[in-house]
Amino acid sequence: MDRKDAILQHRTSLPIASVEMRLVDEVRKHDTIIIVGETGSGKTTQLPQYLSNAGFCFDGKVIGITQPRRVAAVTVAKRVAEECDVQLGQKVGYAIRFEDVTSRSTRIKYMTDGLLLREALLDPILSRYNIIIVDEAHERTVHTDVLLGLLKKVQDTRLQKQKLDKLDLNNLIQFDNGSQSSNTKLTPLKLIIMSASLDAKGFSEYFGGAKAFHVQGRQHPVDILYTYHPEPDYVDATLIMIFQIHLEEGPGDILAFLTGQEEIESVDRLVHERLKQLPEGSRNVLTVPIYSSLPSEHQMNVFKPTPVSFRKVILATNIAETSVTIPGVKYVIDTGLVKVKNYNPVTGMESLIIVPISKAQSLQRSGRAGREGPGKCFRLYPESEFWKLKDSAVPEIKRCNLSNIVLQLKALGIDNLLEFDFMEKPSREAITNSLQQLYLLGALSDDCKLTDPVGFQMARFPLDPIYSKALILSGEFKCSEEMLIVVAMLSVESIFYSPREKLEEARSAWKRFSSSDGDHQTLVIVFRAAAEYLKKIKAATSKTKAIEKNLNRWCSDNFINNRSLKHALDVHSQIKRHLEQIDMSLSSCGDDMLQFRKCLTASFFLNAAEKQPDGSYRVKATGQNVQIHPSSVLFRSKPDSIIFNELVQTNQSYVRTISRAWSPGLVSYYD
Ligand SMILES: Nc1ncnc2c1ncn2[C@@H]1O[C@H](COP(=O)(O)OP(=O)(O)OP(=O)(O)O)[C@@H](O)[C@H]1O
Repeated sequence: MDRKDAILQHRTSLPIASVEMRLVDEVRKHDTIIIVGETGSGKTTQLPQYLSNAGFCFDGKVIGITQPRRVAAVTVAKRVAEECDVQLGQKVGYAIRFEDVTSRSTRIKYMTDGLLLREALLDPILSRYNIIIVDEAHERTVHTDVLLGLLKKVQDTRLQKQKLDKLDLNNLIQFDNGSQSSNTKLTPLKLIIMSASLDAKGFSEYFGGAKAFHVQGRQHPVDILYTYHPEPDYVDATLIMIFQIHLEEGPGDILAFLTGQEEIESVDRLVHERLKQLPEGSRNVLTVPIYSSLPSEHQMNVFKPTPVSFRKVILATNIAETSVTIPGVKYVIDTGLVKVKNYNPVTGMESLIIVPISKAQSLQRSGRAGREGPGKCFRLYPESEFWKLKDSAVPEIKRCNLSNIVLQLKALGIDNLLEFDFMEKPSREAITNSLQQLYLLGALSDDCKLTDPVGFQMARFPLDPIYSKALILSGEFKCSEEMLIVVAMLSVESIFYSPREKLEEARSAWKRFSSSDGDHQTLVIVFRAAAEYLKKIKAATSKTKAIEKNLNRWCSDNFINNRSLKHALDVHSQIKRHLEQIDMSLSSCGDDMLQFRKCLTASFFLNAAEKQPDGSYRVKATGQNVQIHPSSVLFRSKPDSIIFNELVQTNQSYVRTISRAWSPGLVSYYD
């Protein structure tokens, strides 16, 4: 059977295939429907194709499908392009931040929910789309929640406009009989909310009693296995499980869910250490990491076919939890934990914490095992713990800083946020806090309107408002080159890396880069040293492999995390491109580091802290007591006033990525 026939056979065997006509019919009859169907039943890949084939893309209109994560948008689009036998970017395409693989002929467009929100800034009634499918709505990312409210509004506006158009048309018919043109009138916006584990009732109520449709059945069974007792050390339990599967189970790749980059890297190392203890014939294991701050080309490594006679072990965060199909995966290891943002509206601080997943998430995780055939999911917790999990996770909107979202809604003309139709309203405190933060950043005026040009410019930047402001300000302080580097380096996970046993060696290597002014300038020095080195090797060779090998060696000699550095280089060029698009020219402050410090202070003054007599620091905006994290270059010198970028909550409150503040600047902000 050739590839085309195999795909056709696969498509017709999916559970959703038997209800194609009914689904199309339901979409024709209703403006909003909710579809709940098991993982792997074919919702994400098939429904857009059914709707396109049924003629919903008339007049060049597009079916948009949103995903909470970039990797899902990209891989699903690739798969659907293959199923439709078209080149990616033609009939089927995708768009994610900084990457648009669509064209005028695109009719099925996968994208992140955040990207569709940005599109609404330019086209508030989303006129290109006939249908929007909000996929994996159970994840309740802040973007999904805002999008739902916005889409409801767009549906209303389009209905109103359509009524007006009809009136106009009637007038035209009355006054000018033959002049009706076939110009493209707005159609109602069809909205489909989809997931495998959705609180269909809650969504239906929110959409005024929208009809919920259940797709029955799954393609392949997944066996769920639990531990007898809770595991005291889930990292160790994961390692044991990986080896148990490798040595005792049949062929098939393993997907293990962990909580973050550092944990993934340490499991990766430990797997390789333990492999050395196995007989040579059993060492055929390949580990592949995937987490959100990994550069996308490295993320895609998990989708590459496993070499013959090898077993692939994918070490993932929840980034691989929904929508994706990783070929070859037969076994899933679920630690039952996830790292999430947590926001304290009283202190206005956001931090990352590890919490148990929800039932919906565990269902998604096990669903990754039954994509190509029967699978097994090993839950590293007892069944009794599973029943104690929440049905679904707390929506992100309830636990994150809302400044970015508030800024975007303001740019969309939604001024009264307290009256915005959120599915679940964020707390009044969280909204007022973000309004206050945006006001202090100069994005809002006294009467809470977006300022022109600063507020509008900030809304256009695909960055956190505090970083957008820093970049805008850096133009004034003539240090935009340095600030661009800082923003890129702060957008990736830990640049510095050292194995525990080599900590002293690493510290002395880092001294070469360290600046007595603080971590921001240190990051600039590291970035420039790497860029300089890269330039040198590129002048000596054009071979990609040789360049990569040399850069990796440079990173390991200097105890720099090569993946994070490459990601930072990538983000740097992406933001640079964006600055060029908005005609912002770059300038360097050269050796005038005071200029840079002034700019850092002016940009990050919301995160300023003053030294206390006992050597701890008091955050000026909130009064919270914090310590300088030992990883900071200022850990020993402890200057009187600092600005910082990160608050880490362990048994103590630490601040990380710190610079000496330019004190006169701070005084003017707080007096
Ligand atoms: N990239 C891919 N490579 C190979 N097979 C794929 C790929 N994407 C999807 N499939 C196949 O198509 C099936 C249906 O996938 P689809 O994503 O449409 O299901 P779904 O119902 O949306 O599931 P989920 O809720 O888990 O996203 C998968 O189980 C898998 O067999």
